[in-house]
Amino acid sequence: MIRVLNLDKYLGGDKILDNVNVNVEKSSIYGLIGPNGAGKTTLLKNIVDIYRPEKGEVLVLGENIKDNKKIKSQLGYIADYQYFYSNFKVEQMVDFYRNTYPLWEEKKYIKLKRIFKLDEKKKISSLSKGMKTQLSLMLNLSISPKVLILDEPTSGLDPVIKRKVLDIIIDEVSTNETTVLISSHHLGELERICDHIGIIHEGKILLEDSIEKLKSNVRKVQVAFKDGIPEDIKNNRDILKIESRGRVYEIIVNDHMDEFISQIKQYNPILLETIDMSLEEIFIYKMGGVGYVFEDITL
Ligand SMILES: Nc1ncnc2c1ncn2[C@@H]1O[C@H](COP(=O)(O)OP(=O)(O)OP(=O)(O)O)[C@@H](O)[C@H]1O
Repeated sequence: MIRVLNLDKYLGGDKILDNVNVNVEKSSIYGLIGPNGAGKTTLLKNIVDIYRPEKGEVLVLGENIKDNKKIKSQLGYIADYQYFYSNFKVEQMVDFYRNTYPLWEEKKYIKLKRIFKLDEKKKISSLSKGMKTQLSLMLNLSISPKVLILDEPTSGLDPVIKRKVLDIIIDEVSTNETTVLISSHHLGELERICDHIGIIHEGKILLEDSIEKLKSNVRKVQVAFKDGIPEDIKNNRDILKIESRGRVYEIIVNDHMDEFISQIKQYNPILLETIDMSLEEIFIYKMGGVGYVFEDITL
């Protein structure tokens, strides 16, 4: 449904995206995560044809997005910052979308209006940041998008609206088979709604996987041995991090979990427990694995 193929993008003379490949399946919710400045917004702007790649291409609903009006009419995009005609009132902006998008659904708009409670008579310039995001969500959901691209859609929303928005996105996927690509730093939210995750770092896709697989591959193991930890366990190449508290070792393992557990069992551990990790923890350890670490600093 969304395919980014071998894409390079330069901005201000710098290579911002480097041979990026992304694959988002139909009716799935794909979370794009990465550190500040990794290239998330740049990638999303390439997908919606605001930016043109120097190399590679973007296919949406099976077609190249470049100048493709038909596909764009089925594409909803919530940008990181909302740019509207500031002199417009909310109702004028709604009219603009109503008359521009052939798949506009009035019933859906009325339903969303009840949820978001925006005053249609208000000038857009007088709306708060969160209210502008709400307006953008309302407009882009009312066009019955087949594909929805969301760039940090919940930043600036209050907790009640935030939860509502996430529920609406899930509902959109299950009732309309919408394909969703969402970039966010709120990994707890993504963990709740996404089925796939892509990590981008310094303009390159580091990994792309289902949350289920990611969570079963990267796990925490607590282990203790009577006579200290054997060397070949300590040196296992799949270990992302190892820490000890007395005799108990806490080990973050990146892959080949079953083999690692069998290896541990050969040494008759006195404690062996595997613990699930949150997406946020997984992200931090994965980023540590590619050298993106923070120092402990006391100010
Ligand atoms: N118009 C521009 N001209 C030059 N460089 C740019 C421009 N826009 C973005 N960049 C650079 O491209 C890189 C990626 O920026 P981008 O906004 O895509 O990152 P991001 O992953 O969305 O970051 P964040 O999580 O902080 O929003 C950054 O180094 C940024 O400085």
